Amino acid sequence: MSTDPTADIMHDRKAWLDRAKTLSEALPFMRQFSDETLVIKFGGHAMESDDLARLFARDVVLLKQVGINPVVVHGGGPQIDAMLKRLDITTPRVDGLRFTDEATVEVVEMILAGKINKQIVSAINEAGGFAVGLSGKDGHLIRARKLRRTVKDPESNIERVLDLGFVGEPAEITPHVLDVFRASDVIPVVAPVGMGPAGETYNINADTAAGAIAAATNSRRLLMLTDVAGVLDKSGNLIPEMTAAQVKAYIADGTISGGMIPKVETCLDAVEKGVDAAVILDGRVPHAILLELFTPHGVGTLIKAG
Ligand SMILES: Nc1ncnc2c1ncn2[C@@H]1O[C@H](COP(=O)(O)OP(=O)(O)O)[C@@H](O)[C@H]1O
Ligand SMILES: CC(=O)N[C@@H](CCC(=O)OP(=O)(O)O)C(=O)O
Repeated sequence: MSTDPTADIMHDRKAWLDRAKTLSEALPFMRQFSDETLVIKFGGHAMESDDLARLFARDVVLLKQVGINPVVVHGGGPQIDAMLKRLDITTPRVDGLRFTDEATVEVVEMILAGKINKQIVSAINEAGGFAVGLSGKDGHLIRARKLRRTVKDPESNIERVLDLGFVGEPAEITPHVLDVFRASDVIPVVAPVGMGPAGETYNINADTAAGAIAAATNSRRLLMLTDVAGVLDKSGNLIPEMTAAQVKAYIADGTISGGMIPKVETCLDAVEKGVDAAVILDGRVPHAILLELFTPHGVGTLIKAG
């Protein structure tokens, strides 16, 4: 506070004017996405800070408030890791996917569809929204099947099918329940667990689930919030944009590895199936979603078809 009240008033006035200008500048972006579905994947790493989870929830409520239709699909890998450790269950990962036996799938469902899903629903509701949590089992949203993944032995060059237990992939998405919410003020929050043909539970990578839902709902954008600035090159610099060919080359030469592999593969698949663009962005940055959607400055790595 200065000792000059007139100077204080002028300073406040300028600050408010700047704020009004920012809002006004966001209008064309808001109009661009008005009535459109946006699938937002909220990764387990990105939600580790309570403050960031609160800001995320606020941003999602804002999207709904301005006439956009956000669908949240969440992960929870680190939170599943923590619970498995407490229970003394060890599960290896292959290319970012967790080997999931019968005991593990039970824990996965409890953490994803129970603990994490309700945490996000509560955060959105506390921010003034009207969130409803569901898993892929609800309303047949995700009918799953066992994931078939082949790997090539680098020495013999022989391909073999990898058995990851109860790791599934979406076989069919029935977006009916999301269509019902679309016409209302409800914000759906989806846990990536699906049901197989015999009623078995499948653990689905959250990126894969988000991509499949984005494609099935004709989502304009797929936003993947994670714990890195985006896809980084070998020197650690952000790659602002990638084509399909570049993605494949980066996986082949090891630039992209681990959990980033299902992420970029999902983005490619989604844009090939009609999603306009997929963006991998830093969920640790406050208001990452608003920056990405409502300003001319994209903040992560954009993946487009072609
Ligand atoms: N080229 C790359 N650029 C950025 N991150 C990468 C890259 N290759 C591998 N990664 C790893 O992928 C991780 C993101 O995937 P993951 O841990 O599954 O995130 P989330 O929990 O958000 O789904 C990063 O934290 C990083 O360790
Ligand atoms: C098959 C598989 O790996 N499923 C994941 C599901 C959660 C997830 O994907 O969480 P993040 O988005 O936080 O990584 C898992 O068990 O960790």
